[in-house]
Amino acid sequence: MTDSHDPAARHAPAAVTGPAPRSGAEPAAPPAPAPSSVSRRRLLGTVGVSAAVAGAALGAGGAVLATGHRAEAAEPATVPFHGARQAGIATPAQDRLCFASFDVAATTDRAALAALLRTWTAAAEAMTRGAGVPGHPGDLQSPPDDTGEAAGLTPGRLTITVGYGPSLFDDRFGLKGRRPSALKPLPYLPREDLDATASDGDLCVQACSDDPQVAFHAVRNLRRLAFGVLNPRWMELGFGRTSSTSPSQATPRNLMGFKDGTRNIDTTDAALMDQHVWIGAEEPQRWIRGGSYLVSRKIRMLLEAWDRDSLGDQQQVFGRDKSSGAPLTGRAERDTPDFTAKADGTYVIAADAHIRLAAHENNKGLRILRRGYSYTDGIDPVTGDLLGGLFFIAYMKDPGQFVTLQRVLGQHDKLNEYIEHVSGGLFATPPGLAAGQDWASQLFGSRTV
Ligand SMILES: C=CC1=C(C)c2cc3[nH]c(cc4nc(cc5[nH]c(cc1n2)c(C)c5CCC(=O)O)C(CCC(=O)O)=C4C)c(C)c3C=C
Ligand SMILES: [Fe+2]
Repeated sequence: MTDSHDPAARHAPAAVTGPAPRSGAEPAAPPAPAPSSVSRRRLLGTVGVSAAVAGAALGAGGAVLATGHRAEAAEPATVPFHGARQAGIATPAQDRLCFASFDVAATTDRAALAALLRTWTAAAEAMTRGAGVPGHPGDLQSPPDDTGEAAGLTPGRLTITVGYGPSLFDDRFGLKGRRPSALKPLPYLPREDLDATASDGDLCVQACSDDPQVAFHAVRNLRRLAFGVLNPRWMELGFGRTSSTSPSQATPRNLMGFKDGTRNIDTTDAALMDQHVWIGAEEPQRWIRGGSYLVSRKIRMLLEAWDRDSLGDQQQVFGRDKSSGAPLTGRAERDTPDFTAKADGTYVIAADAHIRLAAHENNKGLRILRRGYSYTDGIDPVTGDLLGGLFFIAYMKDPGQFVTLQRVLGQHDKLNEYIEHVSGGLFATPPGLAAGQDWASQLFGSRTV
């Protein structure tokens, strides 16, 4: 498994061909840092020392990396947790998402938050390599260290990415002086009426995996470790990644049936990533350099209206051919759109087409890395309409990039007739951790308690 601080190394073909499924009966895991006694006590104190559950101790059951068998042809089944960048940003997008936002509980102090972040680091590291949450295996007087539903499953390239919201840097935890300079609540943007209860949060966790159960398991276990320390604020499940983030991936389709991600940033292009995605030396807060900003938007698609629209109009909305994904001025998906082309005196790619308004050529070179997923909330119990759309996630070196784009899209996009922004979030995602480092010392710096 690659454990390099060179971001490029994570894209190199890994020697790992795929881990064996998790098993409670497997030999001991490679050593993972145990939760601190403080956090462990807190965990036991808040969960309760009640459930004497018989059976194997999943917490110690580290997956043993198998050789000679390939879980997936194209991608290794594990993504290294450690490295210069947090995994889950430049990582080729997995098929499934579980995203959760949390607020720090009123009774939590700086020490307790730091202890939890140390515990989370150990748990996230273990889960991404296919092991269970570390703890005290075999302790029949305590709840199991791991909830168990991922036992027997391969990690499916699980990545766990953490982010911090603007509110975390208020006066509660002594973090005011460490706030990343661009981490401020986003301004009101055109046409939006966001649900505050399903927006924002002090911390977020983005878990992505090719297996939905593995992604859910990761968030569930982090949430469980946070009992009494953090309160869940909102959660979103995603399927059918709606952006390709690597040329090795076929472009997926969104719920409107269009290929989505064709002109996304190629995450293997280091120069583009430095220019548009990674926070660089311009940021005074050194600890966040090498990280990124995550903007999320739950965007409902008005699918009943969309499904009644003509094919020609649907294609005008995006400026692309629905079948091939080609721009209306081209023949193949990856042809460069010609925004000057006219037919009968009008633009072939309409003046209000989504790709015209969003294109970097028309926004002073501005680009973002999209990493969204489709979502569904079932049906509206009153109207019977389908509830679903795009859980938009984008990474960028400055949230102003999103604001600039959304100001234009919110006012002029032909797509607006068929969508509504439901909720959103902004989080600073720190750089990756070196082996032995943890999220607490990274966030709090040398003053960690
Ligand atoms: C503020 C940023 C963006 C929001 C919000 C957004 C919503 C949104 N997009 C689609 C579907 C497509 N988007 C496409 C391209 C595209 N979209 C954005 C930005 C936002 N989209 C950008 C920067 C681009 C690239 C533009 C370019 O350079 O050409 C496409 C075309 C294919 C592609 O290149 O990915 C589709 C399709 C939906 C459905 C949606 C909200 C529900
Ligand atoms: Fe878009």
